[in-house]
Amino acid sequence: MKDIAEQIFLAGVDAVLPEKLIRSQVKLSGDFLHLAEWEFPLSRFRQIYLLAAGKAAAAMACEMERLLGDRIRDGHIITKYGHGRALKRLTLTEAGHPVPDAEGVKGTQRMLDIARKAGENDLVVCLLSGGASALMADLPEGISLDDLKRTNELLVTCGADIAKINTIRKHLSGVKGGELARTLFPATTVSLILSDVVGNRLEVIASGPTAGDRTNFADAMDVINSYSLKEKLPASVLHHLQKGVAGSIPDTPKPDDPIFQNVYNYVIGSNSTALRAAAQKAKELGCTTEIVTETLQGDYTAVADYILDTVENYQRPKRAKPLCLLFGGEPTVKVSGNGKGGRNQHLALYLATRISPKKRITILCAGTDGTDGPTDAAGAVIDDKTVSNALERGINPYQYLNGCDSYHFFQQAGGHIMTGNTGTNVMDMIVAIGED
Ligand SMILES: Nc1ncnc2c1ncn2[C@@H]1O[C@H](COP(=O)(O)OP(=O)(O)OP(=O)(O)O)[C@@H](O)[C@H]1O
Ligand SMILES: O=C(O)[C@H](O)CO
Repeated sequence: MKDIAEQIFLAGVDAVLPEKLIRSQVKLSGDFLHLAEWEFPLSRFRQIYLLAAGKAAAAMACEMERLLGDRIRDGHIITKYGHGRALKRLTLTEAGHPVPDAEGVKGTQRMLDIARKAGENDLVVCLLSGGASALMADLPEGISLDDLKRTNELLVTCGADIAKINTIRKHLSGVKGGELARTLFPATTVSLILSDVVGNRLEVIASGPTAGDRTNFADAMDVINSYSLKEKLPASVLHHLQKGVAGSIPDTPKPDDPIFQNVYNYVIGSNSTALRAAAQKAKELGCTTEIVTETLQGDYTAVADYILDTVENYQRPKRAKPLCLLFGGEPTVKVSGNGKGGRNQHLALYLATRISPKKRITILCAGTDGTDGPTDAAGAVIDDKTVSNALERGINPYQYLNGCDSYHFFQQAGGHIMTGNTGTNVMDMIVAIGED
C-alpha cells in the first residue's frame, strides 16, 4: 500500500507541473496571447518584460520563454537553490529559502530595476509561485540582511499560518503586498500564479506582489503580539512596523487602489488540481476514492486527529475496495529544539504514533514541491506497523517526535518519500488508504 500511496501522490504532482499548466491555459495565436477570458494583442505593446519568483519560477519561465521567444525584451527570475533551469533570454538568480540571503537581495534588486523600466505601453508578465516571499528579499531603510534573516527564522518556526507570516513580510518590503504592482504601474501586468495557499488568496500567495493588500501595519503588530515575538524580533524591524502603525510609512496599496486597474491576476494551478489528478489515479488503481478537503490547516495534532477520525469512521460496504481518502492543505508545526524535519514528516510520524494497531491504515504526507522543511525529502509514508517495527529495532519514535527530528527517524526506520525538487509547489498532499 505504501507504493500505491506514492503513485497516487506522484500523479497529483505531475498534474501541476508548470509546463503542463501553462501549455494548457496560455495560448499564443498570431498576435494574441490568450489567457482565460482575456486576450492581449502583443503588437500593441512597446516592450514585453518577464519577472518570476518562487520555487516554480524557473519551470514557469522556461515555458513562457518558449511561448514568447524573442518578443521578451528583458526578464529576471529568482528561485531557490537547485531549482534553476537553463534559459535563453532571461537571467536567473538562485537564492536562499525559507531564510532569505544576499543572493535574494541582489536578484530582487535586478527584478526591481527591470520593473522600473516598464512604462505605460509595456506588458509585464509576472510568474509567481510559493516560496517567493522568502526568495524576494529587499531591505527597508534601516533593516539589515541579518535582521531580515532573523525575522524570517522566527516567523517560519513560530507556528503562525502563512497568511499571518505574510502579513508581516508584506509590511517589510517594497515588492510584496502589491508594491511590485505599484512600481509597474501604469504598465499592463499579467500575473500567472501557482497557488500554494489555502483558499488561493491572491494577497497571500508569494505575499501578493501584484495583488491589493487587505492587511495593514496594525495587523502585522497583532500577529507579533499574538505569537509573543516582540521581545525576539530585531529592534530595527519592530521600529519599522511601529513607524508604519504611527502612519509615518505609507501602507501597502489596497485592492481598490487605481494602480490595479491594468493588473490581471490569474491562478493557473492549485492544490485542488493536484488532488483531482490523484483521485483519478487512485480510482485507476482500484480504490474507492474521495477528496475530503483541500483546506487542511492548523496545528498538526488537530489535523492528525481529523485525518484519523475521517479514515477510521468512513462508512462503506465491508470487503469493498481499499479506501483512498485525499486531503490537501498546509498544517503548521511549532518547531522546538535542533532536530531536522519538516511539517509533513512530523505529521506522518505523529500519525504513526496515533493509529490504532487494530486498523490497517497507510498514510503518506508530502509536499508537492519535493522538499519538506529544510530537508531533501518530500515527506514520509507510515502505516499501522511503523511504530511497532521501529520500537523492535530500538528506534524510539516518541523521542524523535519530541525533538522535532522526524527526518532522522525516517532515515533510520525507512519511509521517506524522495522525489527531488519537483519544479512545482501547490502545498501538501495527504493520501490515506484504509483496508478491511
Ligand atoms: N525540525 C522540524 N520539524 C518539523 N517541521 C519543521 C522543522 N523545521 C522546519 N519545519 C517546518 O518547515 C516549514 C518550512 O519548510 P518549507 O520550506 O517546506 O516551507 P514552505 O511552507 O513550503 O515554504 P513556502 O511556503 O515559502 O513555499 C516551516 O513551516 C516549519 O514549521
Ligand atoms: O512564498 C510564500 O509566501 C508562500 O509559499 C505562500 O505562497
